[in-house]
Amino acid sequence: MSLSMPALAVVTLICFILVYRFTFHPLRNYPGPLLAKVSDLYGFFLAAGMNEHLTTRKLHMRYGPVIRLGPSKLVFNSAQGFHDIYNNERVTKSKAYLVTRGNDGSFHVWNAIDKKQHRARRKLVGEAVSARSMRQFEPIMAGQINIFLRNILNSSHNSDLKNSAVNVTDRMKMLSFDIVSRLAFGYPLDSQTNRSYELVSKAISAGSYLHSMALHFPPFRHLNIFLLAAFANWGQLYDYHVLVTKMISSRLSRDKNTVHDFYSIVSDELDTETDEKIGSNDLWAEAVFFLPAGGDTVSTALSGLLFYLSRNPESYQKLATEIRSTFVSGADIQGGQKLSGCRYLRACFDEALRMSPPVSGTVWREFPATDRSAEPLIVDGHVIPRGTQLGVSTYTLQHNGEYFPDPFAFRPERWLPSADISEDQVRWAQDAFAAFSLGARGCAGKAMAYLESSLIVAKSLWYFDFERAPGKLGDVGAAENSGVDEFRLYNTFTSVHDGPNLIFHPRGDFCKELS
Ligand code: HEM
Repeated sequence: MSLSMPALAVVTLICFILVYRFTFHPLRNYPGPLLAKVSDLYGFFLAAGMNEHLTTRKLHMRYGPVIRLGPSKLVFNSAQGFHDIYNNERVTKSKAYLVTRGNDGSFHVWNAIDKKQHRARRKLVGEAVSARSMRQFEPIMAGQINIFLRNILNSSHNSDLKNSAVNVTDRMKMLSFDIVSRLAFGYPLDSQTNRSYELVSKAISAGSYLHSMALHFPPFRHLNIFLLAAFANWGQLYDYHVLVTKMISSRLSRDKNTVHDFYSIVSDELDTETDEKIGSNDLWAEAVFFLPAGGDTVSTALSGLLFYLSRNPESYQKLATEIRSTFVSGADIQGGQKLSGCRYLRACFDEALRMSPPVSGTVWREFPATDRSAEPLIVDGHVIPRGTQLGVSTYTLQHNGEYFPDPFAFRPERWLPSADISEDQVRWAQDAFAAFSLGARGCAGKAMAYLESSLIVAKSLWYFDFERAPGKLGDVGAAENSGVDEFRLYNTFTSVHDGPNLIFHPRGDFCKELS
């Protein structure tokens, strides 16, 4: 059978590209899997398998500190590489993020590539999650946390194991989406009381999974996302869009200042003196992004933390003692000096973020082909060709034994200088802490994440003691066959997970305050 001329031309072109990428490409000498050297399809399969973080770590162990994960992609496994890439004016967000924009070209702070556009969006978002805004928002947050605590109290009254065990992933997702929907839209999602969260959480996970594949293999974007969603039985994506429309119209029907939320904070900024014109549709695109950015991430961090605390009794005791000796009542637990002074609490949270980072894979940056500087770009001693996509795999760096001895051990003490751990050692670890990324494109909501998580954990330990559920129920969430007691994450850019199942016991009469 002979090939037609056009087919022959296509086959010749593909062969030419493959040979070029393998033999002549500027990154040809970097080690990595064969398929990754010639095609981004490698990354696509990696993302589709949801184990990007685990596989990237294995590849680093096999090939060394710098690996080629796509024809034009390099991943580094060092703190120096992390800082050289993410804290660098000449490095931009990867243009692969363009595939995550809406079909109408709409974008938000996370996928704004152009620096001017990004600055304007970041300013808006920054106001909503600033310390001042958080002070006003805290009572709303506290109200949702109280519902969470009351639900736990109800579960603790059940006598049968199945109903008394609390699946922390489920509860944290409901809570974090209820909080962030109030910040984004002033909208009472009330998942904790009517379980509508299942729609939000599943739709966001599905969307995030599709994005993670498209980020690795941009042509995937051309498969219509909704067709794909329908094919994969993710009709929730459609229902989710209906819900978002409802949240927006409900917000617009109320006076701007009735509630402290994103709209009340930034609507005065619309089309004003920012160097980029920002319209009301853009504002809603930002608000919608709050849901995955602030909901999915915090719930993963807290599920991980409670998983590790339930398996490390010494850390649990130390943390419980710190909380119970710092505050005088549940109501006393509020944002401020006392809470931020709970150093062991912060160390526990950072340690959970290290071991099970909510964004566990590589967040891609790019050394633009258009860079005109005469200076070479050096990353951890390597001269980087223009047009290269660069990154650090968060999970891999945070399990690098050079920075974190015994990396699979939950050890909050590694974040606190002491007789055993010097300030230099702590600084060394901090330099390799990548959970929030770094630089101009690092997490905008870090302060909110710390406040929200600190309140939830401190209040939970004030009112309750908790332990791992007995038997198989207590195993849910643990990595299987890995030889380590690790909270299992499935990477979908953010993370999918389950458990841990915990039994909560009310402490004395403290819970009376909750009713
Ligand atoms: C433990 C919780 C959190 C973690 C681990 C986390 C992590 C991250 C990471 C790694 C990025 C960079 C992503 C990339 O470059 O593609 C990011 C960006 C971002 N995060 Fe967070 N995040 C958390 C909580 C929050 C919260 C509560 C908010 C507030 C709503 C938030 C808002 C944002 C925004 C707006 C960006 C985009 C920043 C930009 O591109 O300028 N995050 N986050």
